[in-house]
Amino acid sequence: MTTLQLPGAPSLAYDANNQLCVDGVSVADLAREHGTPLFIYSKATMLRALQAYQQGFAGRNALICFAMKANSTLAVLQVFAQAGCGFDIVSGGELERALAAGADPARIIFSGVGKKRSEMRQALQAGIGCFNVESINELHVLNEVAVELGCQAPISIRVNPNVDARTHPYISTGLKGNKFGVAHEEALGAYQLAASLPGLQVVGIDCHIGSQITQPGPYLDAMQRMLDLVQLIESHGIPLPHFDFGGGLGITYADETPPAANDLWKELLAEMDARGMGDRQLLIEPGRSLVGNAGICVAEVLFLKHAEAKNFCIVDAAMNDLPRPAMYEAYHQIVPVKQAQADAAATTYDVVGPVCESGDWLGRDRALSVQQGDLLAVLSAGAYCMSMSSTYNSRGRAAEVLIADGKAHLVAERETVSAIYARERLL
Ligand SMILES: Cc1ncc(COP(=O)(O)O)c(C=O)c1O
Ligand SMILES: N[C@@H](CCCC[NH3+])C(=O)O
Repeated sequence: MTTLQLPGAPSLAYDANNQLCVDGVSVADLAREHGTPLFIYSKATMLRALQAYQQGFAGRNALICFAMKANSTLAVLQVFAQAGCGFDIVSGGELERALAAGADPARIIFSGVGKKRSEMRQALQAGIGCFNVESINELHVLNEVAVELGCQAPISIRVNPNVDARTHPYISTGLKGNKFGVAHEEALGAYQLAASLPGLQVVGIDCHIGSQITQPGPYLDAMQRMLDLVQLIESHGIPLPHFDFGGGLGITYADETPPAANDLWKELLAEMDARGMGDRQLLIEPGRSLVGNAGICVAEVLFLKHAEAKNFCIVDAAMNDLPRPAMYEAYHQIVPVKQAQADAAATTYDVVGPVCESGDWLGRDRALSVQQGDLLAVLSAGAYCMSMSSTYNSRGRAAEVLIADGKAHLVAERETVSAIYARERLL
């Protein structure tokens, strides 16, 4: 086996026959058995990513709530539930999914700027651990819903610390212009209101500044601003038992070098300790960093097309399966499932899907030595790929396989076209 110097290693490796394997299972064999496009996830890689956080929190009172929007496939949720994680949810649908996967409701936190009354009711009845409230008006509505149900809603307020996460503008959430959270300057007033409402019980404070953050700096800035606020709010007689510091840690797609979770938290916890707040209960909401490098998407090369201005490698996965390049011009490495000979001639291709959009591309200007019928693997496809997939062009969603302890499990069947239109009615 040759371990790749690629995201997803050491689970991803080429065997003696130059065939790509995930935790020792041949990708080509899985593609033959289940067809393409096919997502393949490694449980070992997920647990390794989780362990980095667990090491960082050794001896601390901390709860890791997987931000399930990153990957909400039931079996993936089950892996994290069985490992003791809680979940960060953003809808009633995610709540249902988390519970179906075996989540402990007391370890569920509910974020999001637009919770409906029905979703608040559903979450209160399920007994979730905390609502991360994102506006003053949401405080009032949640209070009403809880009073109607004769209970108190455990809440923390998501504060927008106005810190630049230095990431893609579409996935930055902690700046003044973003729709998320309550402004730092309004936080004290919001907490005073919350503490006065009979249907609410203040249990903590929350912030989340963005996603795919690759440097510690923005986290340290946010931490300092948030700890100042904790002191201010508590000095007004409102205790904040837990401190939820969001998610957002980035992964390697190309050459990014984000800090390891344990290294990052060493710095952040040192800051908390220095301020005398190191023993407060900590919650975090990581998504991408737990699953991003644990998944690949396998596609078959349908056609090679040599046009005047560009060469196109047309594959059977598309923007509906893996929307990140179309949405954010995101980069994902693309490698052949059968490794080419070192001296094989390569051609530069745009790797594109069959969807009728010019934005339907998975990779641009990639040097590949491929033929029609070959398989390619799109790497770092464990986060925000399947969970953001759609059925555009009436393309059924891809099948998903999870490798656990060297064995492949089909954890989601390929979606049939009849299932796509099953909820529709003719006139
Ligand atoms: C409130 C909240 N928590 C957690 C996350 C997870 O972020 P990431 O996947 O970058 O760790 C997000 C997404 O940005 C979010 O909006
Ligand atoms: N969907 C984004 C991340 C969004 C984070 C959620 N607030 C991505 O693929 O990078």
